[in-house]
Amino acid sequence: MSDLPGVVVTGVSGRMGQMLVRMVAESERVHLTGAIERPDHPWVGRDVGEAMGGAGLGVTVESDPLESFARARAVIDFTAPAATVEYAGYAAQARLAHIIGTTGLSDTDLAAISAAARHAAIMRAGNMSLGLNMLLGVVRQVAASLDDSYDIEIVEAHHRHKVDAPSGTALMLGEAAAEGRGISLSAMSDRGRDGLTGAREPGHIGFAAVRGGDIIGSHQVIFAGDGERITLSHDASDRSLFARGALRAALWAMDQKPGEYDMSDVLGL
Ligand SMILES: NC(=O)C1=CN([C@@H]2O[C@H](COP(=O)(O)OP(=O)(O)OC[C@H]3O[C@@H](n4cnc5c(N)ncnc54)[C@H](OP(=O)(O)O)[C@@H]3O)[C@@H](O)[C@H]2O)C=CC1
Ligand SMILES: O=C(O)C1=N[C@H](C(=O)O)C[C@H](O)C1
Repeated sequence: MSDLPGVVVTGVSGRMGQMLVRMVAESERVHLTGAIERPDHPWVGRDVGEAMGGAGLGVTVESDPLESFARARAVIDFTAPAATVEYAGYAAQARLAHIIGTTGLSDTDLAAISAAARHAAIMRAGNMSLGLNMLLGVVRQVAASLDDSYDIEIVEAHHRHKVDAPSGTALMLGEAAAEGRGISLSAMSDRGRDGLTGAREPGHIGFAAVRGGDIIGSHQVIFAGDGERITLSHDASDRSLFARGALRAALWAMDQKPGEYDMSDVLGL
């Protein structure tokens, strides 16, 4: 039995789930106490390390989140919107920190997460890398300095398996640009142009998504003016980047009061 704070990982068979299991299990600051998958998943009942094709980690994959959450201080969750909303409810019941990396959440999902945050510290970010979160400040500043004769376009590229668009990161970059400009992103965004679209709406923020191969995550914010173009970009070349950020967030959130937080709170930006 370890004295280190317990961390549960959800969606352990997923790309991020497996990365997180490895990182939490290897950490000298936390202890892997739970591994969650959906009830009908073939990994349930197996040792999570063995299910991942490696050595046993002494943690069995479970399907009952509440039982597992009750033994931990934080849950790290990179799954899908329906699962994340359910886990937020359980985190509120168990009063543990919930680190949400899941993207593609609807306004209804976000309202449910806000309700859960009355009882649990919930840290949510569409991108947990240090570099990207620092870039948000730069985007905000450039958008504030340029008038709307500079068109803002956000281009993101991800692997062929990604199911949501625009990416969570693209939306964070769009929010940062909109804040800088002093506009509402929801009222002023162009998402998905096709056909006879007409000329670009002045002042709008455009989004474009590329999907293919094994691209981990690439984002560009383009400020296109007359005679010049400024491009700010971020490229992820290893998923462990996101897992490291999530683990750092878990350690931070364990000691926070219930409420909603983002990576700028964790990183003190
Ligand atoms: N914030 C960040 O820094 C990052 C965020 N992400 C986001 O994390 C999420 C996961 O990405 P990734 O790991 O690539 O995706 P995967 O599809 O590889 O993994 C998703 C995992 O969630 C499980 N899951 C899906 N739906 C449910 C459900 N309803 N109930 C229980 N479990 C469920 C899946 O199980 P099953 O296989 O049985 O469906 C799987 O284990 C995405 O939203 C992605 O955008 C990714 C990287 C970085
Ligand atoms: O699905 C992914 O893979 C990623 N999702 C996040 C997003 O939607 O921005 C973060 C990262 O780009 C990888």
